[in-house]
Amino acid sequence: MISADGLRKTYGGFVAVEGSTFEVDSGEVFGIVGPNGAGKTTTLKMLAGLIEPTGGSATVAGHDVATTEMRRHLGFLPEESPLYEEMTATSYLHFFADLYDVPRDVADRRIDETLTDLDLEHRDRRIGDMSKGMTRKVAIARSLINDPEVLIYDEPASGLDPLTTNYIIEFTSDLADAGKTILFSAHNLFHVESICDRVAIMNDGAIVARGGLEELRREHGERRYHVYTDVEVSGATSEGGQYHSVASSMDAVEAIREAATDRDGRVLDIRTEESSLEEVFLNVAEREQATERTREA
Ligand SMILES: Nc1ncnc2c1ncn2[C@@H]1O[C@H](COP(=O)(O)OP(=O)(O)OP(=O)(O)O)[C@@H](O)[C@H]1O
Repeated sequence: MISADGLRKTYGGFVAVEGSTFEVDSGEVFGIVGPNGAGKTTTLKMLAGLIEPTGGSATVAGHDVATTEMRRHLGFLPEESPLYEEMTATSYLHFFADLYDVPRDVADRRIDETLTDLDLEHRDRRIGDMSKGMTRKVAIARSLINDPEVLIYDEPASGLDPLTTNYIIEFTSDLADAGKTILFSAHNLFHVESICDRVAIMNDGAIVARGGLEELRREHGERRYHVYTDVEVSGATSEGGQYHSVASSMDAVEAIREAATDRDGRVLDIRTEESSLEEVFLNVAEREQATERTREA
């Protein structure tokens, strides 16, 4: 549904995005994460047809991103949403509905349903007098006005209070359940982890790791085993009448089991803990920095 093939953007001699290649399948939620300046916004804007790539190509819903036809299939939410401050939410959304030639009765229904789903109160308040969370909801409603199959959201919930943030993340997740294809960037890795099927990690303009969360964890993360025994073994801590050891491999778990048996004890429970996306991200970032240092040396 979204296809980027060697997308590249340079500003003078500076490479903002270096050969980004990835596909987002129909109905998938794909997250792009990376530190400030990694090239996330530039990538999303190229896909939304707002920045012309220096190289490579991309399609959205089968249409080249440079075409106006592509825009009929896309809802784009920019990182900052400059809205017309003098308009009310309803008049602003009607204005965009007209731009997309949405029939009046369809627009009325869609605006009402979307604002209800987004729990937006004070629809007839001037946008300029709305809170940040409310204007973000209006911007999200705008991205849905043409009922697009594909949504590209740049940091949909950044800078909002925790309650509004959760609301927007859940709303985005519901859009995915309703069959939309979603590509979004985020700083908060917990959000990415909670709703994405696949993730790309960007650093210095390049995608440095990508895949399903399980795949990324396997390749760049660690698995830890929490082993609980009824006798003390070396390195264990006492917890509520049991002894807790942490092992990083099944061999280490086996060694704990043997140590417990040697003391006439046994393993009571084993719990597996996977790396969070944050740990995966930090591992990849550290590896990248180490590679850069080697390159510079
Ligand atoms: N118009 C421009 N002219 C020159 N450099 C630019 C321009 N737009 C972006 N850049 C640079 O390109 C790099 C990538 O920027 P981009 O906004 O895509 O990063 P990002 O990953 O979205 O960062 P953030 O998380 O802070 O939003 C940055 O170094 C930025 O300064």
